[in-house]
Amino acid sequence: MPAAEGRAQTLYDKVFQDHIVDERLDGTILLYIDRHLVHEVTSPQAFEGLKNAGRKVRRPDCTLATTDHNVPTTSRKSLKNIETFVEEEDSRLQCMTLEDNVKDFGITYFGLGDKRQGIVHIIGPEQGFTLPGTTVVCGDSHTSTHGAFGALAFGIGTSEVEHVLATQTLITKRSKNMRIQVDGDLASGVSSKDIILHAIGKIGTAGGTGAVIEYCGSAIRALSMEARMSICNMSIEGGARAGMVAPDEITFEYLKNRPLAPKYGSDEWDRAVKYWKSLKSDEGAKYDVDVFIDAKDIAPTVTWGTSPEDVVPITGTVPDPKTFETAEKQASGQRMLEYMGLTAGTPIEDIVLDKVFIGSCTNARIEDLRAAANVVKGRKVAANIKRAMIVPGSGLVKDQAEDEGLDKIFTDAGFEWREAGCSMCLGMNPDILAPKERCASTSNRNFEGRQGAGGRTHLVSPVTAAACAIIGKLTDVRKLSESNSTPRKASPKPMQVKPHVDERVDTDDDEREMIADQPEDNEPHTNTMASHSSTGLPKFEVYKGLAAPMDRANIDTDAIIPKQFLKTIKRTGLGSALFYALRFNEDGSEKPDFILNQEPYRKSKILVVTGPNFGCGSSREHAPWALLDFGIKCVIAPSYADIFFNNTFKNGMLPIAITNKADLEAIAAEARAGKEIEVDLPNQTINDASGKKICNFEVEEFRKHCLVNGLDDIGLTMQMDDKINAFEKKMTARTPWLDGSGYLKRGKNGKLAMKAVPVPLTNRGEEIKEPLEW
Ligand SMILES: CC(C)[C@H](C(=O)O)[C@@H](O)C(=O)O
Ligand code: SF4
Repeated sequence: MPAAEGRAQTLYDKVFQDHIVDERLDGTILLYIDRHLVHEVTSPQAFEGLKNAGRKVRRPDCTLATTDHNVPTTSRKSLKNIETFVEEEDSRLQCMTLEDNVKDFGITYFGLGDKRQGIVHIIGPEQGFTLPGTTVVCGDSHTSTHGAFGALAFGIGTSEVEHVLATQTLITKRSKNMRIQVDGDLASGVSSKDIILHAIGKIGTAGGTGAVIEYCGSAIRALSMEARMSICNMSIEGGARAGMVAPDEITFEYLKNRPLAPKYGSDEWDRAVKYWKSLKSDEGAKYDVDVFIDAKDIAPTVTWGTSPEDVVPITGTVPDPKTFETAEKQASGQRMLEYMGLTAGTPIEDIVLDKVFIGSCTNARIEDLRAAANVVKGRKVAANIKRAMIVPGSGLVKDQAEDEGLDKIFTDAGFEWREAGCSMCLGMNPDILAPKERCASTSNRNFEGRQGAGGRTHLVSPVTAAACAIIGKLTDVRKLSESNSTPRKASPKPMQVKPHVDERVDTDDDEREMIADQPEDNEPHTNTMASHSSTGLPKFEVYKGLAAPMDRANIDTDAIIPKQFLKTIKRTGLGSALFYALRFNEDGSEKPDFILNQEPYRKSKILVVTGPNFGCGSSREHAPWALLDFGIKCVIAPSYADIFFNNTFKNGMLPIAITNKADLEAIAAEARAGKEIEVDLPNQTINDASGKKICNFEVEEFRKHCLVNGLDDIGLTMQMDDKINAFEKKMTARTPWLDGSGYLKRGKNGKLAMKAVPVPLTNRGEEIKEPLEW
């Protein structure tokens, strides 16, 4: 009997338990992954790793790829192929590399010529690829979005992407259970985005660290699936890797007739619904952290600073950092005000904007656009707004909006109507803010430089963004007519996704190509231990070097390495981009005040950070790669964001958490004095330059074992092939609808590029009968 049975379980416990392939005594778990979404930014190095090791993708039928971050959002009318369409060389290379990889590895791919293309976290749910009770991963921190379905969905780094591609599993540990209960009715003008901004303001950006958040309560239950997705999406901004909502009738209604969901009305659908109904926390289940929010306390909410926790009600004023609790918070608050160009005490509604962005995986679904259009209807964008953009989350959202005439409402008002992609959420494509430009944005991160170097972001809901565009300032949407800002309850009309027919692309049935490398239960997989060793990384034992002190909290991975450097397809060469905006001026000259620009710290091998939550935000493994390339193999800080923490180990690096203030101060004092520090991993001590112990440190047994012996996780997992096979067999019997039954890929202009690909066999080796169900 599994350990967790017999006691009241949470939703998270149940889904987690159902996916354990293997559990070690120290709590290290091999977790099976049902769904893997792939995009162009975090996958090239993973595919390269597979190629170098001669490994295959274990479950192409459970893997879905698209391009979203780098793609232009300009009209695709002239689109021939990605090579001629994407102008920036590095973006183009990343997109083309993904196209090569999906062909080489036989993965279903929605390219720019396909209306199903869009932001990964929009297209997964839209297609029914995301299902209740599944484990879903993607090399992207906002994978938490999919938890709205009662899936355990979380972001991973590129090394883990490679691990999942090769083994369909991940090495992980149990998380804590956290519950955010929101009860009551939302006031007019308040949407699910305001709920999550309010909640993050309450718990802080590290509030959910190490935990999976379950959102519950009457206010959550009343929300549509799309509104729930916006909430789960920003779990990562609250420090949690995942957020979940128990599936209910609203969930099932949303999933009916989705192309990749079990066929509605079939026995399989009924079986699936029966299982999905069991996915709720048991009466009396225990949570490690409990947060209660009264819906009536939530106003339309907006951020004022450069961290998503810096929220105020729209009716409020810019806070005065002098009133903040600690000296560190006062200093960072002051820095934020300077960066944001704000003065304490200014009424929020007096803040004048330059741009408005409605888009991103948080708020670019059809209901978001409908709500924004409702506010905009019959009005005009204010004269001072240089640019107001609507970027639908997927080609299908765009089509639906056009069918409903929303595009016309927006363009008549003066908005730009764009094609699907991540766009100005992080500006890896040409959609960016100029320095000092101020933007009301429906995205999820307001970090320094997030939407463009020097750009200033205020996070808001879609209706607030719409109102801001009309007034030209941060605005209380409730002032723009009550009727236009009424909150939406669970949508009675979720967007319908029909079987795919793409008019922009010729299809030729003869050009359909079968994926030949579907794993079958009884066949040995290619990725077996016989062909691979489990050694691969340099060993980490005793490590000594200069340590650079940094007195900052919440250093996010956008700050460690900004987006413009994510366009590489290699793991190396990123050292010169480390802390780019902190280290260099706009003209490329060094900022002399920054620690790594000073002697002797230019040669630092260790980073000592005195503020908590190092590495928060994006899952980019480029952050540890940049540190490593600079020469820093060890970070010492009070606490870390989960994904960053994980990513460092995968690269043979050691992140050490020192929670004792006196110990951390003693280490920082050595660093400030320009002295070397010694990190002894086998003995788990931090010593001064003479070898005298400063303090001990904790490290998980399995991670230590891997570091000290230079072991490569993938090789180790492949040695468990029998267990993975047995697990898959069990899952196929229990949840047969999770075995990918078929995808239809289209060739561009009839070319063989991305061909129709019915997956020929289920994981059980059964033949799929034509015609395909969707
Ligand atoms: C590129 C990717 C690693 C990143 C993430 O993980 O979040 C991006 O989507 C972001 O929003 O910064
Ligand atoms: S947060 Fe922004 S950049 Fe990241 S996946 Fe979502 S839309 Fe794309």
